[in-house]
Amino acid sequence: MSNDTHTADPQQDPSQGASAPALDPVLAAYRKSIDNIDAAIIHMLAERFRITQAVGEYKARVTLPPADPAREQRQIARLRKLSEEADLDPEFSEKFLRFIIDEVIRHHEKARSG
Ligand SMILES: C=C(O[C@@H]1C=C(C(=O)O)C=C[C@H]1O)C(=O)O
Repeated sequence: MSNDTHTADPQQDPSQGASAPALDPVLAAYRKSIDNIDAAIIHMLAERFRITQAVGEYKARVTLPPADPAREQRQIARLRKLSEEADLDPEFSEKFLRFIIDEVIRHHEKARSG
C-alpha cells in the first residue's frame, strides 16, 4: 500500500465515497441491525434445510415423490396472507418460497436417486 497523495483510499478520505457510509454512525447502527437479521435468516434457512433433508431421506425410504404440489399451494396461500398482514409484498414472498422449495425438491430428487 502506497501513502502517496495520488492513491485514492476511501478509508483515509471519506470524500472518495465508497466507504464513507461506514463512518456514519446512523447508517452504521442500521447496518448492525441488518447484519443481525441476515444472520438470523441464514440460521433459519440452515434449520429449514436440516429438516427438509430428513424429509427427503424419509421420502426416499418410503418411496414418496420428491414434490408435493398440493402442499406447496397451501404453503404459498398461507405465506401470501401472512405477507399481506405484515406489509410485505406477497409476490416477493411467493417467489422467495418457490426458490427455496425448488432447491429442496432438487435435494429430494438426489436423495431418491441415491
Ligand atoms: C418438504 C417437503 O417436500 C417438498 C418441499 C417442500 C418445502 O420445502 O416446503 C414442500 C413440499 C414438497 O414439494 C414436504 O413434502 O413436506
